[in-house]
Amino acid sequence: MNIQWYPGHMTAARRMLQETLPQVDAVCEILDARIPYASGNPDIRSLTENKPRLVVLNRADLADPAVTALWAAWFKKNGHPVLETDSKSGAGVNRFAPAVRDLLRDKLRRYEQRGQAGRPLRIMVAGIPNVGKSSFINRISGRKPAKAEDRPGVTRGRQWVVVASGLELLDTPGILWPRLDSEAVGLNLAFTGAVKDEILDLETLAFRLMERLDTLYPRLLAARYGEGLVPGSPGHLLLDQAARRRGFLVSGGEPDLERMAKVLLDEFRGGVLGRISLERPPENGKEVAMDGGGEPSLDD
Ligand SMILES: Nc1nc2c(ncn2[C@@H]2O[C@H](COP(=O)(O)OP(=O)(O)OP(=O)(O)O)[C@@H](O)[C@H]2O)c(=O)[nH]1
Repeated sequence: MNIQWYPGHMTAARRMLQETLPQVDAVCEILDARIPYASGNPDIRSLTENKPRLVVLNRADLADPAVTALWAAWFKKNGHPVLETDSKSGAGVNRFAPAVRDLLRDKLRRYEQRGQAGRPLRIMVAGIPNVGKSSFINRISGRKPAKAEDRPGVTRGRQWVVVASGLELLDTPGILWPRLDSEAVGLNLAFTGAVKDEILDLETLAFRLMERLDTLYPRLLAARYGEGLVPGSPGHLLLDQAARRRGFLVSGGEPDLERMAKVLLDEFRGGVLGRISLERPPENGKEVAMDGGGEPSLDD
C-alpha cells in the first residue's frame, strides 16, 4: 500500500513554525484519540523544544473510553497535561483554559509581579490535517465555523483567535505533517480518514480494517455485521461475508465488495460500529481484543 503525503510542504511548514514559536507561550497538540501515536507529528518534540506542551485527545467520542484513559495516564506520566475532547459537540473543551493557566502558572505569576496581569497567554494549536483543530478552536472561542469539513489537507491561512478567557490561540491549519514511519501507522491514518481516500485502494484498506477490527473488537464487528463472520478469516473473506450479510450483491449473486468497503469505512469513521481505538500506549504490550471478545481482556 502506497500512502503519500506532501513532502514539499514540510520545509515551508517547518519554517513557519520556527518563525512563529517565539510568539507563543505553549503548544497544544491535537491528536485523534483513536490513534494518538499515528496522529502525532513525529518532529513536534524537537520543533517545539523549551515550550510547555499540552495534549488534546480529540474525537474522544469515537474512541474506546477505557483505552483513552490509558493514553491520558501515559501522557501525564510523560509530563504532559491531557484533555479528552469531542470538538463536534464541545464536550471537554471547557477544561482547556484552566489547564493552560495551570500549565503556565509560573509565567502568570511573573506577569503579575511585573504588573502585567492582563497579558494574554498565547497558545499555538497544532496538529496534522483534519484532526479537528478548527472545530476545537471554534468551540473554545465561539468563533463561527470558517471551515470544518471532512477533507484532509484543506489549508487555510494561520490566524490568531482571541478567546474570552485571557487566551489567544494560533490556528495553524494543516501544517503539521503526519508520521509515516511504518505501514501500520499509514494504515491507521487512512482508516480514520486522515489521508485522502483518492490515493488509496479502498477495498485493500477495508480488508485491512476488517482484520484490525476482528483482532481488536470482534464483538462490535459481529454485532454490526452478523454472527456469520468467521473470526480469524483473512480480511477479504470478512468483507465478503459482511457484504453477503448486508445483501450487497452484484448481478450473478457475487458480493459487492466495493460497496461494502465504502460502507465499512464510513461506519467506522462515523462511530456507527461503536467506540473504537486502534492504538494503545506503548507499555501495554501485545495486542488483545479490546471489547472482551477474546483472551486476555484489557486489564491483563
Ligand atoms: N466525531 C467528531 N468529529 C470531529 C471532532 N472534531 C472534529 N470533527 C470533525 O472532523 C472533521 C475535520 O475537522 P476540522 O476542524 O476541519 O479539522 P482541521 O484539523 O482544522 O483540518 P485541516 O484544516 O485540514 O487541518 C470535521 O468534519 C469535524 O466536524 C470530534 O471531536 N468528534
